[in-house]
Amino acid sequence: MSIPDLAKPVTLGDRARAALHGRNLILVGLMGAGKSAIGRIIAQQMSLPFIDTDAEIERVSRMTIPELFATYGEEEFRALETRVIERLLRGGPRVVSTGGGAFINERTRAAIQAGGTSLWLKADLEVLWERVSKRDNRPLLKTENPKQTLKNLMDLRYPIYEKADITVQSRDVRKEQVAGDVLSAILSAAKEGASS
Ligand SMILES: Nc1ncnc2c1ncn2[C@@H]1O[C@H](COP(=O)(O)OP(=O)(O)O)[C@@H](O)[C@H]1O
Ligand SMILES: O=C(O)C1=C[C@@H](OP(=O)(O)O)[C@@H](O)[C@H](O)C1
Ligand SMILES: [Mg+2]
Repeated sequence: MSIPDLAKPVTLGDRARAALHGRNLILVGLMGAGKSAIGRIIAQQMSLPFIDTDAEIERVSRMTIPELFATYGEEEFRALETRVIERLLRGGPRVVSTGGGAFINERTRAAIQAGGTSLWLKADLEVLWERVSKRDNRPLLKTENPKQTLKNLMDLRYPIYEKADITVQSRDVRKEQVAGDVLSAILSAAKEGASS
C-alpha cells in the first residue's frame, strides 16, 4: 500500500469516489439534462475514467447517432446500446454517461442497476429545451413540434428515471455547481445507506 500524501487536501471528489466503493457511477436522464457534460467534469474530480455511451456507440459503429437512426432505426440502435452498456459495465470503476433512452429499455436498465450506482440528472422542460434547441443532433426531436415531443418524453420517462438510486436536479446554473451537487448527493446517499 502506498503512503498517503498528507500534504494533499482530501477533495469532495476523493470523498465521493470513496463513497462509491469501487462501483461504477452511471448517469441517466432526458436529453439536455447534462449527462455528457457533467459526467466528464465529475469523472475528472473523482479521478475516474469517463465514458459516454453515445460516443462509444459512434466509435464502434463508425457512424454518428443520427446516421445510425436513419440507416437502421431506433430498435437496432437500442440493441447496440444495450450491448455497449453491458460490456462497459463489466469493467470499471468508471463514470458512464448514457443516452436518454438507455435506462428506459428494460434490459439496459437491468444492466445499469446491476452494474453500479445509477444517478438521475433531472431537469425542468424549459432548462432541457433551452439546451437541446441549440443543437441539431438528436433524431428523436426531428418532429413538427420538438418541444412538445420533449414534454411527451418527460411524461413517459420520468416515472422510470425515478427508479435510479440517486436523483439530482440539474439547474440553470454553472456546470461546476451542478457537478458539486452530484458529488454531494453521492456522499449523502452513502451516509444514508450506512445509517439505515
Ligand atoms: N449546468 C449547465 N449549465 C449550462 N449548460 C449546461 C449545463 N449542463 C449542460 N449544459 C450544456 O447543455 C448542453 C446539453 O448537455 P449534454 O451534456 O449534452 O446533455 P445530455 O448528455 O444529458 O443530453 C451542452 O451544450 C452542455 O454544455
Ligand atoms: O433520449 C434518447 O432516446 C436519446 C438520447 C441521446 O443522448 P443524450 O440524452 O445524451 O442527448 C441519444 O442517445 C439518442 O439521440 C437517443
Ligand atoms: Mg449525452
